[in-house]
Amino acid sequence: MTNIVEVKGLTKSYGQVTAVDHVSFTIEANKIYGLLGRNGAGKTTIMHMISSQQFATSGELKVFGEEPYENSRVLNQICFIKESQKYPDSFRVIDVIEVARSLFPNWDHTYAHALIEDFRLPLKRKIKKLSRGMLSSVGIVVGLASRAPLTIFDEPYLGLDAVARILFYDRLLEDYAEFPRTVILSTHLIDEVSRLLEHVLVIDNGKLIMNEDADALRGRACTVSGLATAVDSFTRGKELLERTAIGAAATATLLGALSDRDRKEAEAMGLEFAPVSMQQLIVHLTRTSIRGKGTEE
Ligand SMILES: Nc1ncnc2c1ncn2[C@@H]1O[C@H](COP(=O)(O)OP(=O)(O)OP(=O)(O)O)[C@@H](O)[C@H]1O
Repeated sequence: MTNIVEVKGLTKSYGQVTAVDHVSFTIEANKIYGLLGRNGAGKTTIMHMISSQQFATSGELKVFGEEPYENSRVLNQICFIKESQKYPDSFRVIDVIEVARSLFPNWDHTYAHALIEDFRLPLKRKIKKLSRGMLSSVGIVVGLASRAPLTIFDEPYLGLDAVARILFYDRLLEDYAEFPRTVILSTHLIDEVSRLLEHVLVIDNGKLIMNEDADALRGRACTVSGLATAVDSFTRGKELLERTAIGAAATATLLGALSDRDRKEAEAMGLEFAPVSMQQLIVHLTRTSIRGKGTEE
């Protein structure tokens, strides 16, 4: 197994603000990672350090086994797509595509043109005249057609409608199956992308609070609902993320896998289970960690 990115104790401070706080993780080759977290959590700062657009304050960072800063061997292998990408005023869609073609060694020009048709992009139109969603589509076309060994999408779809977003997910999955590479996807639309993700990193207040295989994460929590007395009796001694009650009924969100015995016991008590979506789980966990901090301070 090859590590594409190795981060140890990575920290970035802006004066008094510690945007990234002693974060350590590895990114393996040929996997799709979700880098998730609330606004201001530190995701973009981490991606900027990996792609050498910002210096770390301290800590170790290796990308493709080397220091990334001003290292063309590393940077040639990275494509970074962000929502707020700026282009020269005179650029048309076709100019962006031609520049990208010259930048990325694995660029597939035929595929790029197929994607331009899929996303209905007008090749000759100036970038500054594109709609918000069309501008996002340009980034997505470049990100996919670059076939860069490390492709980073930082909230790539501002303004993209649901049809175009699904097109992006489908094309990414299809192309990744044929040309495996490492993808880091940062987004707030967690449930939409959860089927794509193989591994999840969650950042909260600059700290890494989750580094987990997506399948393991999917089985990590469930909700149990029924009569409040039965719910309370069943959840006693278990790790409870949340409990809500309406009248005599209650729903509890439980962390941790349940055994067959637990399930049988719950069914005998008339309780019902439902899965917790990745988004719900992450919302619960980041809320809990913020509550935790609040009580410490
Ligand atoms: N140039 C800067 N100067 C000062 N503080 C900064 C700077 N860039 C980022 N920050 C701060 O660092 C923290 C992390 O920001 P970052 O952009 O990495 O968050 P994010 O997780 O990408 O957020 P979002 O999901 O909203 O894009 C925030 O508190 C932000 O205000």
